[in-house]
Amino acid sequence: MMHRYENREALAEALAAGVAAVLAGGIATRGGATLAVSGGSTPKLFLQTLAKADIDWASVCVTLVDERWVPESSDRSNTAFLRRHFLQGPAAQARFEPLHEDAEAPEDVLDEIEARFSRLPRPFDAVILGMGGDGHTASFFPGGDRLVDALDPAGRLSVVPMRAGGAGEPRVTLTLPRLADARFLAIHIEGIEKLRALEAAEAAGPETEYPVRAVLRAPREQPLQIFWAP
Ligand SMILES: O=C1O[C@H](COP(=O)(O)O)[C@@H](O)[C@H](O)[C@H]1O
Repeated sequence: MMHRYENREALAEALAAGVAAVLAGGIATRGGATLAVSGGSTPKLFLQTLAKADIDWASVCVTLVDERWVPESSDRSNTAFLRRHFLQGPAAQARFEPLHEDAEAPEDVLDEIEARFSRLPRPFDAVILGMGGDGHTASFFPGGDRLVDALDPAGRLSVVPMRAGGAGEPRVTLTLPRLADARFLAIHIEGIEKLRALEAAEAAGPETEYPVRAVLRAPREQPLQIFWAP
């Protein structure tokens, strides 16, 4: 289902209200809620708005859908982005489950990360994905060295490392099965370029060309929600 907004402020308010309601519902029915969000730059206003929601943040576990394999001191760190724009104010009480650990390469600590994420409640209550103009989402990049494993709908892993020409540094990403069964699953994009890229991804073609296709095509009980503003 496509939601179009006149501007980014209206989108941020609507998406934050929707996610806050989903989290509050999870807390009310299961005593807690889990949220996986994206990094990059698009989600900044949405996350700043959500962080102010009046919910029991101490009962919420927050994580990332993917991470660049850089220290938190790097301006490329999605963790640093989240701490700066989301884990502030009321949302600072949330438990944060990081994808990055202090190691040279993700493979050096992958077993530990996988063990931590396999212990998180499943499915996530809410997953908010971004998308690059190349059709990547999370760190499912075209040409990614572990893209097949990441997109395997029957895959049992929660997390895989990823290297790709368009990714910059090595990445770690949650896998498609771990993301696509979320109770509330949304893609949040902004700008006309990304709308055109989404339209291209909605056409027939291989998932390797536009990996976001794997999300668009994943079978779900609740429809995938797409949030767009110019
Ligand atoms: O590298 C990444 O890019 C995507 C898209 O970022 P955006 O700022 O263009 O929306 C992001 O969703 C992902 O988390 C990030 O690691």
